[in-house]
Amino acid sequence: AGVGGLAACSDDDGSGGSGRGDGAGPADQIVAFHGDHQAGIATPAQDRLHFAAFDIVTDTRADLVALLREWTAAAAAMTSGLAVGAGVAGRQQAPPDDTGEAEGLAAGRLTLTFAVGPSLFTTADGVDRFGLAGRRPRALVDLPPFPGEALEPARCGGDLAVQACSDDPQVAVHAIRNLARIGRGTVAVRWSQLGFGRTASTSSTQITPRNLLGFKDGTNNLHVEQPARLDEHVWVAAADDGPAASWMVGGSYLVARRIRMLTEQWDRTPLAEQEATFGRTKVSGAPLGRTGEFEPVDLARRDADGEPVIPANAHIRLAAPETNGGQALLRRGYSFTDGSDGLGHLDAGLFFLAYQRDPRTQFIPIQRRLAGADALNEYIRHTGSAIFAVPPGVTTSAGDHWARLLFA
Ligand SMILES: C=CC1=C(C)c2cc3[nH]c(cc4nc(cc5[nH]c(cc1n2)c(C)c5CCC(=O)O)C(CCC(=O)O)=C4C)c(C)c3C=C
Ligand SMILES: [Fe+2]
Repeated sequence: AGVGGLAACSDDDGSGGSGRGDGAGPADQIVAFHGDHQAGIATPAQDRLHFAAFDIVTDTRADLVALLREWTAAAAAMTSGLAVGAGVAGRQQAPPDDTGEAEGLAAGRLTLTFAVGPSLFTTADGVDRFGLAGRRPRALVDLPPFPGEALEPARCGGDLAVQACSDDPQVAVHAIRNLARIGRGTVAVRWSQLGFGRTASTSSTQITPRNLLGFKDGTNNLHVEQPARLDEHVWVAAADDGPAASWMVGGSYLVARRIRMLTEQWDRTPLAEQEATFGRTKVSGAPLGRTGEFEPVDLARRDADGEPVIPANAHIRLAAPETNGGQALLRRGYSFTDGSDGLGHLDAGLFFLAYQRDPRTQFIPIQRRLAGADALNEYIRHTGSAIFAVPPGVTTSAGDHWARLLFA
């Protein structure tokens, strides 16, 4: 089966990749790299994440474009279960083309999703670094400050980003490591985040996972089986921005927030208060007052005392489309634990990733509402933040590469 998977993804796409022994795995281990949209967005969420944000360390536009070509070929190879370039074999006198730690491993539905940050277009002091300032989409705004956040600069921003998702953590880490290695001299890793478990379902075929507060997360998410809702809430359409940003049609916008959970406080909180915080039942995931996880949320419902069954400050009330002018997000986050904070507490939480068509009308107003009143705020701190434009997918046409239209 592994050989079959490899044959279907041979070097015809120009990736130049070589096989990883018999480890590429069956075809259902492989998510198509090419397409109208990048994979890793409307793809059933894989179990593991390695996300990396990069600073560009060159001033030369041609070097950057050359890297994007090289990265695209490497990404096409790795997502097909192939090694980069000639792999680990061959030339004894040179370092191998591939670092080798994914040798023999199946692709594990690896997806690599590429994105560009606001600082690619203009530096904080207004410098147009690569002649791209006029092509910055209006929707790619700098995120405003939100009340209560405790952002650490070393976990914020980035000129470029790559989201690697796979069911195998080693495959995801291998992919980011190889891209960083290839980019040496042109880019440097600014920050990266590992995620060990998905906190969202993005397909109706998936069981809803639990976040580190023990609640089912992703019940009311957008799903890959809802193309009309994805068109409405996730994919950038031709009329969304001016001609200068036409390179984004078919793309999306990504907001990443590293959100630490104050688990010690949470673990001392009574169950009824935990459930009131979210507006859902802990075990079943059902909205309060209901029994089934997927029963509709009725925000208008009141109890015998006339009190709202879903409290006024419950997370799902404040985040719901009904409260936010019909706006929704495709959430694709992961749980993380990064050791301890040095004060005897775990540094653990949710690496929140949300895809959307326009952050000005989606993430920003929803987060403003949450930051102002969400009962969950007592138990969380936003410690990292970044926003990115995610270009459309790479086609199979010769010479296409990540963000080609931006540089055309
Ligand atoms: C700005 C957007 C959001 C942030 C930040 C956010 C943080 C966050 N959420 C949870 C856990 C849950 N969120 C749930 C629902 C939910 N959350 C958002 C948005 C943000 N969450 C939305 C849009 C929704 C859907 C609301 C709806 O339509 O009903 C839920 C309930 C289950 C579900 O539907 O997914 C949980 C649980 C945590 C722990 C967290 C920060 C750490
Ligand atoms: Fe949420």
